[in-house]
Amino acid sequence: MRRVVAQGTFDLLHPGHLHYLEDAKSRGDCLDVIVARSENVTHKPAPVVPDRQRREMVAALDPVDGARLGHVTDFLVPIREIDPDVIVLGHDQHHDEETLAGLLAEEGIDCEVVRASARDADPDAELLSTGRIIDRVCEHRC
Ligand SMILES: Cc1cc2nc3c(=O)[nH]c(=O)nc-3n(C[C@H](O)[C@H](O)[C@H](O)COP(=O)(O)O)c2cc1C
Ligand SMILES: Nc1ncnc2c1ncn2[C@@H]1O[C@H](COP(=O)(O)OP(=O)(O)OP(=O)(O)O)[C@@H](O)[C@H]1O
Repeated sequence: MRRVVAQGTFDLLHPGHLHYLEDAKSRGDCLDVIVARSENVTHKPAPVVPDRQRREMVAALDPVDGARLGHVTDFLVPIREIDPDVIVLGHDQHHDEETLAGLLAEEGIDCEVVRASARDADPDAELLSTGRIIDRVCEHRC
């Protein structure tokens, strides 16, 4: 049983999220997703959808075997609990593969770190970004 971890904010769900989670699942047999707590989303605007609701929607997606909210302060806690064989970073996530792999090795966690592919959008037909969906809502409804 090869255990895979994916993680992210997953605010307003879209097919780019599904692509990432399907790619992550294809790297192993069992996919656990760590959903970022809103207080830890500091690199972009805070999510609109509450933490528990984001977790529930991610858990309902077909490739996902389990979804949990992340730890408030120590990101290694869920990783130790899940004990994954591989962590799959999203194609545009700001985390650096080598830095994360080095940190895991220092902590004695034997886990590979790989990067997922992107789903390229047809700009006229798809909105594959939570930020772009919010911009579109503001343009059309505000
Ligand atoms: C290995 C790993 C473990 C993480 N664990 C947590 C966690 O325990 N709690 C949490 O709130 N966020 C956790 N995160 C998510 C970060 O908080 C960050 O917000 C997230 O990577 C945002 O991704 P996004 O910009 O793709 O939405 C983790 C990220 C990584 C790469
Ligand atoms: N078009 C896409 N193709 C592949 N993966 C994607 C795509 N969009 C998002 N993801 C992945 O889904 C995960 C969660 O993404 P996140 O919650 O940051 O959504 P987002 O739509 O990229 O948000 P924002 O627009 O606010 O930057 C990340 O790992 C990200 O790389």
